[in-house]
Amino acid sequence: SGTVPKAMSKPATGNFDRGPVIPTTPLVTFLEHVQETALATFGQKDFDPKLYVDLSLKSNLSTTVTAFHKLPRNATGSVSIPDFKEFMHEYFDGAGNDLVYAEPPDFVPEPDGFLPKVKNPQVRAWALEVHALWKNLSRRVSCSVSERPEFHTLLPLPGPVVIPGSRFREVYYWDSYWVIRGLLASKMYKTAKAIVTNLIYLIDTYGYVLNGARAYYTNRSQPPLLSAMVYDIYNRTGDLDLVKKALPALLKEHQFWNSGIHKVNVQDNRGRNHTLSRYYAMWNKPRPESSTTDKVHASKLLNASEKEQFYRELASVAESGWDFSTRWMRNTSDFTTLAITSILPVDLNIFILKMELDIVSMAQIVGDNKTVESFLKSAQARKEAIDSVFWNEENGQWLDYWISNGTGSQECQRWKASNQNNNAFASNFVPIWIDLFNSDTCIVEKVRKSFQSSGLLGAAGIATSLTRSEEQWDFPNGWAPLQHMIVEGLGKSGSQEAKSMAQDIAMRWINTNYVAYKETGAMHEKYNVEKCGDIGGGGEYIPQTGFGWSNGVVLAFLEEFGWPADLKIGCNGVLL
Ligand SMILES: OC[C@H]1O[C@H](O[C@H]2O[C@H](CO)[C@@H](O)[C@H](O)[C@H]2O)[C@H](O)[C@@H](O)[C@@H]1O
Repeated sequence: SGTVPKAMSKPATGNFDRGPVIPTTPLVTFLEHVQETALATFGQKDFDPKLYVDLSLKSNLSTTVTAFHKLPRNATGSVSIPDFKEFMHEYFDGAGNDLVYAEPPDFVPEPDGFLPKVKNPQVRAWALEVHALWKNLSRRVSCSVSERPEFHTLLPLPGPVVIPGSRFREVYYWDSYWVIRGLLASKMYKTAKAIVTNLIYLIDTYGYVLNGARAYYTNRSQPPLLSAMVYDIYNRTGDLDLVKKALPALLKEHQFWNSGIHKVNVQDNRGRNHTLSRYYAMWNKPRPESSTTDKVHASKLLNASEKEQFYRELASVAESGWDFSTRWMRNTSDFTTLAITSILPVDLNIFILKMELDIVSMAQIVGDNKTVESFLKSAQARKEAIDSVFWNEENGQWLDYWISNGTGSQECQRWKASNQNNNAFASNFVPIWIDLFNSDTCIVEKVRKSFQSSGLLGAAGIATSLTRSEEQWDFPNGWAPLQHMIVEGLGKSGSQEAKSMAQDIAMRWINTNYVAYKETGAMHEKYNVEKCGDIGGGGEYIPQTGFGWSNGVVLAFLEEFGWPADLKIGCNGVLL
């Protein structure tokens, strides 16, 4: 099980309160039953459980439930395929029908000033094709959703949205940051602002940004990057009104991540107390979008309280965006040992530190000195906490920190070096993304060397981890957001070596995206970094195309690094 500290590797026991639960809607619960019957009826081949919880009703719920119960079944719970198909057709509208295609108001086939540094005609032509994908991914919530919300699991949103693509038919929180980075390169400022307006609406309605805009995602958030979205849009457009509108929502979001179950206290070896944050979903049942799968995993556990805790870990891992990875397992070969609620993650705390610093900058812009003062203090405290709890001088990396099983937000853990997770993950390098770290030349040099020898850099980009686990947030998969944060951080630093490394990684990533696009006709959700042009795999659903954040990162890289006229694109062009 890697280097997971022994003291931390006890299974979940005890009967303590494991935290709040946000109830879901009766429609979601019913659709989980439909999902189960669909699996029994159609079998495992090509089965995607999410499809069933994305359906909307044609008649009211009680009529549909009655018809469902009248379906003749055999002993295994299956229905005859024709009967089930007829029932589905009569009572449900297709998944995604309630999110209708919407032409983005600010899309033009070739925007003025588009990617000025891209000189190679072949690369330019491809970049324009990627830019045109925004049209395929643009949607608005159909009026039927606000007219009869109880017929839908899709949540109403005030503005148009950009979806990741394929099975991800709704807006996602952290994906939106890289979608926005791409939209900024595409000069689609209106579309970018509409996404932010929707996320602010979610904070106003629920108190935090949901994982995604679906009724089954209300029990958790996702990596908090709203402040980064707002600040980047402001820096391009100077839109002061957006900052004014976003600030109160960001203060609320900051509170969400710094209170209750998300908050953990750690005392360092000099006796100083620090507060850091963790992922912690408000849910202890199977995730409705993967209910049939979650139940199979949980069947290996013996008692109800173990199962409940396992379900909470599954949903909390989904909150991290890294669903799933050995990063969160006590025993890397046993999926049921997921224990993210016992981990303080480096990247989450970096996102919150960035949120605090962005709030300071934005409060300065609007002249709110009280907020400036208080958030400067919060940022300083979190920076000290990050230095004390995560930084590992010997490794030149920031390492996730294991806390004791079942830690409440009032307790204070004593820091122990042996509780740092020494395994290499791309997230160990995410701090370099923020200016506070990438402006420190000593840190950059240490981190650059450490990254170079980490084994994470493959022919086609940065691997998520070094463990080949069949989980999608592990080796050999590379994900656009991780490439982007590390490349942008290295690129912003004052070190020439770090800048060259950033450019080299960006080129590997662009080449692999390009070749895969030419071979498959699509942009992919994840790629295999071992081999240029290969797409990623593993995980609980088949690889998806579209794809919001991959498009965004390619456009952002091309905007930053450009592409010389005489440089070939393709796998042979990779500098190894
Ligand atoms: O359906 C399973 C899970 O799917 C989502 O996670 C993955 O896709 C998201 C959208 O691109 C992405 O944000 C996340 O990082 C991916 O791992 C969803 O977010 C999960 O909650 C869901 O259980």
